[in-house]
Amino acid sequence: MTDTIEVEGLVKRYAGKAVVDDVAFTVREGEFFGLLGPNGAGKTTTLEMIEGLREPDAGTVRLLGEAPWPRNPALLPRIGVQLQATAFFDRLTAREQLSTFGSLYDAPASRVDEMLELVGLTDKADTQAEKLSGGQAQRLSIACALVHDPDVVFLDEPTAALDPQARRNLWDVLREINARGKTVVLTTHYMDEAELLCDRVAIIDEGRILRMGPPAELVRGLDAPVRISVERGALQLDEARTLPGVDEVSEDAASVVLTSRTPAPLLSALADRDALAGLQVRGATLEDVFLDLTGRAYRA
Ligand SMILES: Nc1ncnc2c1ncn2[C@@H]1O[C@H](COP(=O)(O)OP(=O)(O)OP(=O)(O)O)[C@@H](O)[C@H]1O
Repeated sequence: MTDTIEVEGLVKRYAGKAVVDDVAFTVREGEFFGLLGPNGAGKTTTLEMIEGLREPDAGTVRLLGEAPWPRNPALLPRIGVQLQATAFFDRLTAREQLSTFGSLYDAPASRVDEMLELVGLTDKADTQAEKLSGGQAQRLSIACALVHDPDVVFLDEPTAALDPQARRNLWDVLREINARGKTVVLTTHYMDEAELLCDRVAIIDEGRILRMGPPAELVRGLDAPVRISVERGALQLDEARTLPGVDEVSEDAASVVLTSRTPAPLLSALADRDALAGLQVRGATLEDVFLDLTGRAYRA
């Protein structure tokens, strides 16, 4: 696979302070890549330097083999950009917004209906943009970023401020976009979202990339224990402590909780005792990775 984005030694300073501090990564063609970090970590600034919207103070960016800064018109038809604050044209319907964006790039008219369908807005085609719900407006702005059929799509916190159901709907749309072969770069402060969607994530904090890799690999690298819980009463505490692979045993009102770094023999022993009622198994998450890297709990 070829590299769609190459970033090296990227720096942006405001008032002498580096808000993006020596950032380097590559994104491969067709990859779903996430920049993950708390508010103010430098995600948007990094993204905008890659998109050619802000000038870096140092470092290099290659996007589809070209330099995005100074403004590079050759890149515009090949990239789709969804900014954090969405602006639509006044009083145009969803369909009209899309055809207006599409006409800037000579996109065929058939793309408009195709994009409405992709983001699930076919039945809102004739609704004015300002009358759409938050989630529908986000989906329309993603459709606008895609209407000219770009190779790379940049999405800046597309699910911020959406309710849980709208976020899930949007995740399906984002997966579908990537499945159609687009390279997707997403910023998010939601750990679960990054874990679910991204092939690889860069965890960024105070302008620096702390760790990068596939979410599952980052989590596995932690060597954190697995928490296994079963219904209270399924197992006596004394017996639980004797099971193979158990590190700790505790109990709350509803469950017996066992932690283990070698869960396979423990699960098998629970099965032998017919003590699997209400079974839940929880591994570490990216939040634990963040805690491990920074020493502080993750607050989006
Ligand atoms: N034009 C600017 N002038 C001065 N400071 C800025 C400017 N743009 C961003 N910053 C600062 O740079 C830091 C990084 O901002 P950035 O928007 O890149 O963070 P982020 O990770 O995208 O956060 P969020 O999730 O809140 O958008 C913040 O401290 C912000 O206040």
